[in-house]
Amino acid sequence: MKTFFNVEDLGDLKAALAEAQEVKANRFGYQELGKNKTLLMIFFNNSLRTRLSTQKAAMNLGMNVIVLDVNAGAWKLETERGVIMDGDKSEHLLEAIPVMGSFCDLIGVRSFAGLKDRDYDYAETIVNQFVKYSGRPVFAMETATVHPLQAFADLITIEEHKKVARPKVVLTWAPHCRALPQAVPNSFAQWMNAADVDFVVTHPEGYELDPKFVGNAKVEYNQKKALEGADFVYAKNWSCPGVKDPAQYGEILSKDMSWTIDEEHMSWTNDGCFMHCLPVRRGLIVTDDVIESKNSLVIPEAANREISAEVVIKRMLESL
Ligand SMILES: NCCC[C@H](NC(=O)CCC(=O)O)C(=O)O
Ligand SMILES: NC(=O)OP(=O)(O)O
Repeated sequence: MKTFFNVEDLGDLKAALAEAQEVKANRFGYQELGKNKTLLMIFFNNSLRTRLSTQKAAMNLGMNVIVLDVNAGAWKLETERGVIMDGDKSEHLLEAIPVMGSFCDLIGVRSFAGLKDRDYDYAETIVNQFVKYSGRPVFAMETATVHPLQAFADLITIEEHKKVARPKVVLTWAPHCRALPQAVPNSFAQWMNAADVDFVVTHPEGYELDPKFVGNAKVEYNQKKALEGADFVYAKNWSCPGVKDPAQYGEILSKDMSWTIDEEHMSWTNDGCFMHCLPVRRGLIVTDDVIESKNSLVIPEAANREISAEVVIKRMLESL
């Protein structure tokens, strides 16, 4: 595997889930694979889980790991071509990328959406430059439009906790005080469409996800109807994807607190489990009672990030 951005990159999803189970049962079984190999993790944005779980996964595989926080100590990077660099940016990404590539075997990149220019974000302008100029396999640690390590961990978690063969999984928008990217809901939708689940998306009008990700999933604007009988409730805020009106891309269209997941919302479900990628803002996305309940999967879900990362890094090492 040379890149990891979309669910298709894994090939047969059932085989990948079986591999995840095997890796989870024997996470130090492939130490020789990563010996004398180096993973470079590059962060343009903050992280807790991705940083820790991906480093842990690489260490499980016997790798050395270098972490670069671009905004904490590195030269400020120019990302556009054709500019006169007379501002505060000292180095161009087009030199920085091959230099970074020369010190590692694999690269993980976190670079969130700017939420200002839809075409720029949805073209994945930054990470595609890493793919093109680093000379190394590159995987997403949340890019402008996708967060596949999260969605893979979410699917592993659903497989582990489902009580019926084909569970009902509901992705619900919830309110937030800041404009957030669509990477998490995009990938979650893409992965649920590829999995054997009954998948429903619910959000206020205007928050329609890009058709590339939501595909033929059922979209239900009535949150109560959507949640009825749900086995898994996946809450997430996202800003306007600009599908209907590109001028609204990245805007907050609603802060409707009736969408916050509380015990009443969960009472509409089939004793459903609560999921969120974290970090989560209590009181906006979810109440304390729900996130602390026995049906909350947020901690095992985060723990499975180590497993999704280990499968992906293992496959990249195998293809070196
Ligand atoms: N990697 C998981 C989510 C990261 C990001 N959340 C955030 O930026 C939340 C920040 C805050 O709550 O202030 C997002 O939604 O894509
Ligand atoms: N879920 C997730 O990616 O968390 P971090 O942003 O803390 O890495």
